[in-house]
Amino acid sequence: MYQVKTYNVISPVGLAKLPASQYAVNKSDDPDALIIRSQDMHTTDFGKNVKVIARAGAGFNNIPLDKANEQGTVVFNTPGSNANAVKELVIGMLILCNRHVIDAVNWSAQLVGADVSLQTEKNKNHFAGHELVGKTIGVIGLGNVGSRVAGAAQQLGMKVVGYDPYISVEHALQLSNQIPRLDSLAELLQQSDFVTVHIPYTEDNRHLIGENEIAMMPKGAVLFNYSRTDIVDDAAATQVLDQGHLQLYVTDFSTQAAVENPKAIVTPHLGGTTEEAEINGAVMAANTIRNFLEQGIIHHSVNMPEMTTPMQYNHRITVMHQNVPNMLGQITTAVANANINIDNLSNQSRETMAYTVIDLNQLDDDTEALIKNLEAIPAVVRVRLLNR
Ligand SMILES: NC(=O)C1=CN([C@@H]2O[C@H](COP(=O)(O)OP(=O)(O)OC[C@H]3O[C@@H](n4cnc5c(N)ncnc54)[C@H](O)[C@@H]3O)[C@@H](O)[C@H]2O)C=CC1
Ligand SMILES: O=C(O)CCC(=O)C(=O)O
Repeated sequence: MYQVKTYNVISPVGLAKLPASQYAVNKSDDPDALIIRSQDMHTTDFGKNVKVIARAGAGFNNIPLDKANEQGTVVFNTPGSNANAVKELVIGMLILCNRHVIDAVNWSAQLVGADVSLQTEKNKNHFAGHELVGKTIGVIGLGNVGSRVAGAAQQLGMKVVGYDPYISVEHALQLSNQIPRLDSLAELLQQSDFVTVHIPYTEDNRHLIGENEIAMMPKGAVLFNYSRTDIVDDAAATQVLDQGHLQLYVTDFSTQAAVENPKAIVTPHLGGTTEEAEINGAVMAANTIRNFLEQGIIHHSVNMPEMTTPMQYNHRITVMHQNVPNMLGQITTAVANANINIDNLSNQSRETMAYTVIDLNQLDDDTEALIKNLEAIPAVVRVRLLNR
């Protein structure tokens, strides 16, 4: 029986994908697998028995990959599962903000008396807005979310420009050829009435949009951050709001600087919070965990190499190890010393880590000794034996 522990709200539709005959959910404090969303795993203890962490969602900066690599824990995310949800909220906020709808609704809500209709007609022009058609939006990051936002903005009649020096082939092919990909961030910032950021948080992307970058945007521009705290420097963004250089700063992240500034519009990390996205993420996470725990398959990992060959033999030994010389030689020697024939072997690497999978039709009686010998090889971090 595999033990699974969940953090945050994980859709029951996804958890139902884990058969009760093989999986117990939230019944043990020493789980094999975790399903999480925004839980901060840098400050949450997870033991060596945790073989897999599935992040139902896109961003994985809440998970310490160094620790996961050290103890042989594979980390997955669920790319694209909530991208449509974020796109819809960003487009919704774009329209709401450009028409001053939030202020207007709040104003209407405090009206009293028999003449509310008269008061409305007299004052509604305080909330006169603008249309999006013909305005320029710059989309930073053209992955699952950014490419959808770019496409939807284009359909609204906006002029769209993009910036993503690391765009995947898949997303580059999907992007309309009427959306130019600019060579520099500065070019995008200088020509955009609206800028929206859709990139992961990494050390390199910390404060990608800071004081200097905001100064490059035209006066009266609007900045959206539906990516992560600290990709935009909130202190800089809220300061220029006060000075009037930015018209609006719209963010999904409740930093002190943002919530305390009445001109900032803060949604409470709602981008991926729809029933549909929660189901998509939880289903993908559960299927990923099953494929890994039952067959050793690795697909959509953020720290380990891909290995998608299904289990076709009776037994599979999976060895997670550091990506250093002579590992295959040592691993196959240990199997040969046990007098076992290897039917299929695969070895994949990714940065500092590697994954060797050995498929066998027959094992000898002393399998335990073989597993111990493999575990004893320096640079091996985890060995598992899977049976069909
Ligand atoms: N507010 C929310 O609830 C949600 C927030 N997110 C955030 O949005 C981020 C993006 O999500 P996805 O589009 O699904 O990820 P993705 O991995 O599909 O796309 C990210 C894109 O950013 C690009 N990129 C990375 N660094 C860049 C840089 N310095 N300049 C320009 N482009 C850069 C990459 O090449 C990639 O194409 C996530 O990492 C997460 O932090 C994602 C989903 C929900
Ligand atoms: O799980 C959530 O609601 C957060 C979504 C998110 O930020 C992400 O997928 O990166």
